[in-house]
Order: sequence, then C-alpha cells, then structure tokens
Amino acid sequence: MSRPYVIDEMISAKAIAARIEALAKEIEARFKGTDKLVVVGLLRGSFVFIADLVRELDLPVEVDFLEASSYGNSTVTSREVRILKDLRGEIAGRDVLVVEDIVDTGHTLKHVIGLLKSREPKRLSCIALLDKPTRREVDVKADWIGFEIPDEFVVGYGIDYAQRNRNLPFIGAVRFTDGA
Ligand SMILES: O=P(O)(O)OC[C@H]1O[C@H](OP(=O)(O)OP(=O)(O)O)[C@H](O)[C@@H]1O
Ligand SMILES: Nc1nc2[nH]cnc2c(=O)[nH]1
Repeated sequence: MSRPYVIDEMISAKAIAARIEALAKEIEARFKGTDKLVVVGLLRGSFVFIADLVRELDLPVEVDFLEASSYGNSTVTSREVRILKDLRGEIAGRDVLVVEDIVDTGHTLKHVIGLLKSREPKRLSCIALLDKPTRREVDVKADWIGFEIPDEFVVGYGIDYAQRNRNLPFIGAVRFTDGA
C-alpha cells in the first residue's frame, strides 16, 4: 500500500540527457578497443537509463539484464538482496559495465558486484545515475555517477514508488502529504 504524496521535480530530462552524453564519452575512452562490452542493466529501475546510455556509446556492446530487488513496495530496504533474474550470457573474460539507477544504502550494488566478480570478468566497472552518499551502509562506489543527490526518496526516469512513476521523464522527489 502506498501513502499519499506529490512529486517535486529535482533533475530535468534535459539535464539527464546532457549528463549521459558526457558520461558516455568517458566510458568510450575507458573501453576503447574492447572486442565487446557487456552492458548489464539492473532491473527494473535502470531500464530507461540503460536505453539512453547505450545509444550514446560508440562501442561494440551486448546488453544483458539482471533483476535484483530489496525494496518491494516499501521506501525502506530489507537489506536482503534477492536475485530474481540472472544474466542470459557468460561474462568470464569479458569487459562488463554494470548500470544501476541509484545507489542508496549500497546493499544492492555491493551484492551484485560480488556476484559478477565471482564469474571472473576481464574488467568490471559500474555506473549509477544517482548517488545518495549520506545514506551508505556498506562500502561500495560506482566508477561513474550521474548526480549526487540528498537523502530524498526519488522517482521517475525508470525509478518507482510502489511500481508507479517509472515513466516520468525527469527525476522527482516524493513528498508525502499524510504527515506520517
Ligand atoms: O543501495 P540500495 O539501498 O540497495 O538501493 C538501491 C536499489 O533500490 C532500488 O531497487 P528496488 O529493490 O526498489 O528494485 P527495482 O529496481 O526493481 O525498482 C534501486 O533500483 C536500486 O537497485
Ligand atoms: N524509488 C526509489 N527506490 C530507491 N531505492 C533506494 N533509494 C531509492 C529511492 O530514492 N527511490
């Protein structure tokens, strides 16, 4: 069950597009000459970000997805990361870029990095569109961050609250109106 709320725009669609263009150039420089970059989107929240990011990358890419979940319909993490869907392809000996929508407590990214490293990729890097460093509970850092944001529960651009608002073109902060 979700609580009543309104959404305040925090990062515009235009600002997101400009940042992705710049990040793509840095990623191209890092992986220049790769025979294949496996871009792994963490479902469900990264589906919009990965779609925009790969279209900016002038590299040979393969796209794969991993579904991890720890929030369910809540705004509070269970800290227990469940893998609901594994990769289709092999990553051993490959260059891999993990694409995450948001790093909050860090439990999800840390768990996923541990899992994928155990498969012995050649290089493994991570990019997160959003980072809330003040919320971190475990030591994990993405190689590239789109935007650092304050401790607000955000939605839009793929990110949900109770499975709603993933289709908003911008990032917005959820402001609860029930005073709870
Ligand atoms: O750093 P953390 O505290 O672990 O939080 C980050 C994770 O939380 C959200 O996933 P969620 O479990 O809501 O699944 P979803 O991507 O399917 O919406 C988000 O997409 C990140 O994967
Ligand atoms: N929707 C949403 N999911 C999250 N998971 C971790 N932080 C957040 C957040 O701010 N918004």
